[in-house]
Amino acid sequence: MSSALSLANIRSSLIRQEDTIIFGFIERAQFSHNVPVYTPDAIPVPGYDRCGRRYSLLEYVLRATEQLHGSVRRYTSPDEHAFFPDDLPPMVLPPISYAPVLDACADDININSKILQVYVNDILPGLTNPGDDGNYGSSATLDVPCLQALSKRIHYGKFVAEAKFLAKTAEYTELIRAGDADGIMELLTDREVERRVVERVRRKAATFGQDITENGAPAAPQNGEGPRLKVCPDLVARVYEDIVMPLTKEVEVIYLLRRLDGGGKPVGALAPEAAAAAPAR
Ligand SMILES: O=C(O)C(=O)C[C@]1(C(=O)O)C=C[C@@H](O)C=C1
Repeated sequence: MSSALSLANIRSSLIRQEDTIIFGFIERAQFSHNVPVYTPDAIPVPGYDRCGRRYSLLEYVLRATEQLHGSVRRYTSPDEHAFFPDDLPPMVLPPISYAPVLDACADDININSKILQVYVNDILPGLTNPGDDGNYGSSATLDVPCLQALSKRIHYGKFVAEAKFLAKTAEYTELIRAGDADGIMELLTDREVERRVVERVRRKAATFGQDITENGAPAAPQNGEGPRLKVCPDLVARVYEDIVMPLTKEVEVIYLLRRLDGGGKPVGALAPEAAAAAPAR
């Protein structure tokens, strides 16, 4: 339990999750924006009219994916959050009981509707080439891993927040009791770490996005320009700076504001990856 809540171990998991997010972006960027995928009713799915609400093809694919993953208990894990949490299927595997780590308030925190909206409106238009190449199914199925990786990373804020609370319990308790969200935000913010995150993801995107020749060298630049990259490093840096870290901090603040509601007794569960050994960053 103590290693699960070591800030170094949690940060190490966040670093590894960067790779998942960047590779997800690289995969999705192969296809055009394909706006109809995100427009409710633009691509009708027979039999998919749920409670009179209009759904996009992406929502259909996302919900169907969660039906399968939920059946093998993906969403019983404390570091996984469904986009359709009210629609989860019966499980075919028995539930796992996780060691308690988070406060019980964690169970009710899920900002996936906001993550979905931001992904569709603010990330996809910069990530993809404009236009329509007709690859609707491929686009939607590649959006799903991007959304799942972003959701996991952002909700990891719960573990970061618990670690920070345990390290500075008196300071956080005073701010929580005063309902001082701005004060909590200031106390949990580490600007130097944020600067390093942004620079690292920019470099990772520039490295992972290159074509490598059989000699191991990056493919020659075309027309005297720099190497053609599969995803724009500045875009990835901006997504982290303007979206991923602010939303992670939002989760941290929500969690901390509720942290004392149940008397502070930890009854949540363990983030499996956070228990791994971690280099400092
Ligand atoms: O590493 C931390 O201390 C975190 O709280 C995580 C994180 C991030 O999202 O990467 C968020 C807030 C901090 O200012 C720095 C980094």
